[in-house]
This record gives sequence, structure tokens and C-alpha cells, in this order.
Amino acid sequence: MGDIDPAFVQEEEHRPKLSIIEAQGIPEIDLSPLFHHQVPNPSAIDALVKEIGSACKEWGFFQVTNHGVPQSLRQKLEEASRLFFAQSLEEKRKVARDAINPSGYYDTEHTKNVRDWKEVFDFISHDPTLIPLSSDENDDRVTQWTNPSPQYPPQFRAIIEEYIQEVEKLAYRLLELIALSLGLEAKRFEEFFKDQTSFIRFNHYPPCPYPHLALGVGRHKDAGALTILAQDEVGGLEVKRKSDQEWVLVKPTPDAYIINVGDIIQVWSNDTYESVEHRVMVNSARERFSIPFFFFPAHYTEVKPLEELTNEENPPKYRPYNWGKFLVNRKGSNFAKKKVENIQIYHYKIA
Ligand SMILES: O=C(O)CCC(=O)C(=O)O
Ligand SMILES: [Fe+2]
Repeated sequence: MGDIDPAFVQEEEHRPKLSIIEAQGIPEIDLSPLFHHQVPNPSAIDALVKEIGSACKEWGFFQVTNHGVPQSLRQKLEEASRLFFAQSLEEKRKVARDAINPSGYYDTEHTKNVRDWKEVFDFISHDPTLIPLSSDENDDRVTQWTNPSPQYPPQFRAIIEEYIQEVEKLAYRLLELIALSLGLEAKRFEEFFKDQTSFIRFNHYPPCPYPHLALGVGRHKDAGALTILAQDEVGGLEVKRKSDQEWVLVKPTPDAYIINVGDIIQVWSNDTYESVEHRVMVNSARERFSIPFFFFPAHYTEVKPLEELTNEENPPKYRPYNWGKFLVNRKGSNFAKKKVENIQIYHYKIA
């Protein structure tokens, strides 16, 4: 292999340190109190809500175990993902995304204008998904996103659809716990997800001969409400620890999910919880797979700090923004490479 394509090379300050801090990992939270059907145990739920609240506040990231998503289903999905990516580029490009429909395969994503060392297959969770036609605020036309139908592996689409149903149940449960932890009613956020724009992503990070120069995904924050990530046993996800701004590796825990608070919860909670920066390291020996589910509200959602969480002493820190316009703007800028920074929530911050 010759020299690395400069499109992949990170600026010096953003290159990963290959000596890794694995100290003091993100909190691990056992969700089994949610699944004791006979007699509800309010004190166990209270304790869980407190744990979730402090994980959101101190880290913005945590892992959950006993989460209710069947392990066999996750394994089937992971196996299907491996088979899909093992195909030739030509086969994968038969389900390529395009400028209109962002669902499908591509291998050219850039994060902050540096190319990521990965290939991706995106699949919206509700097909079709209603979405603004453009990010222009004065254009109120709406269009639809739909999914491609990968022909291989044969049951891929059916397995994805089954998995989405299960992971969505977990998303709603987490949302309730987060609402309770903010002193809100459990179902406070539910209405925003009736016509949700969520999607699932399959990431494949091939081995990379330049792990000191490139990243699988450059540093970023997730724009949605919540992310529910399945990572394999290889490891590589790093989170910027809030206490000291160090990058720490999230050690793989078999069958657990990694949860992180996205920008929307940051805005809803008026910065009580913050969306935390993360990135993915690659390694020269092993490929890695991960499957995030991005839990996104309906396109017409006006995202703004909740009234219950603001008052005269704590006024709203953000101007309202339209989620659909924000999302379309993001998708457009990740598809066509622009030299400018893409849209971020701090653009709506009230000084
Ligand atoms: O692969 C991972 O561990 C995380 C990927 C990620 O952060 C993303 O796709 O937004
Ligand atoms: Fe992410």
C-alpha cells in the first residue's frame, strides 16, 4: 500500500494517541428493575432514575445491561451486517445512497471535512419518513425518504425491521427514565416521536495501516435525542471525559448497549445534560463493526428548552429550531463536501 490519501489525514491536534486511557470507564447501568412485571418496585425504579440522571450529567454516556433487546436478534443482525459488507464494492453500490435519499450504502462520509476510514449502510426506521424537501426555512414542501432493499444477505431487511422494533422499545424506556431524572413526567418526550425520523446505521471500519493519522469517525456530537450503539468486541470508540477533557476508550462489554445523550436532549434540558464529543479509532490489524440507532423526533418538531426547565433565573439558552430543516441541512452537507462547518446547535445559542 502506498501513501495515505490526504483526505483521511487528521490535523495534528486531532490525531489519536495510541497509548490509551482505559481508566474509569463510563457508568454501567443494569436496567433489570424495568422488567420485573409482577410487582412494580418503586424504590428500585427511583434508584435507577438517579443513576441515569448522574450518568447523563457527569458523562453524557453510559452502558446498559439487561436492556430487553433479545441477544439472539442482535447476533443475527451483526452477522447480516458482516455478510453485507463482505460483498464486492460493486454489489454494495447497488444500494448506494444519493443526494435525494440518504438511506443506503456509501463510503465517503467526512466528519469536519476529513474523510472517515469506514463504510456505512443507513436505513430509516419508519419507511417512508416525512421530511422537508429543502433546508430553506421559507420552503414548506415535504418529501419522503425510503429505504433501498438490499438483496443480500437474503433476510437482511426483515432482520433490520425486527431489530428496529426492539431497539425502539429500549429508546422509549430510556427516554422515560431521562424525563423522570429531569423531574418531568415519564411520557413528557413521547409526543415528539410520533412521526419520528430515526435511523439505524451499520458501520464497518476496515483495518487501517495509518491508525496514528486517520480516524474511523472524526470527533463529533450526535445531533439527535439519543443514540443506542451496539459495538463489537474490537473496541475503538473514545469519549471525551467531561471531568478532564481526556479521550477515554469505551471498553466493549458483550451484549451491552452504549447510550449517549444527543444535542436535542441538551437543548430540551437547557444544558442540564450535555451531548459529549466522541470519535472512533481504527487499528491496523482488525476490522471493527458497530451499529448505532439514532433516535430522532418528527421533522416538524420545534426543538427548544422545555418551559418546565427554564425560569427567570435560568432563561432559555437556545433559540427554537426546526428539527427537519436541521437534519436536511446536515445530510446535505455530509453528502456534498463543503468547506464550511456544518450546522451545529451552538448556532442557536443565545449569547
Ligand atoms: O462506531 C462507533 O463506535 C461510534 C460511531 C458514531 O459515533 C456514529 O456513527 O455517530
Ligand atoms: Fe456518534
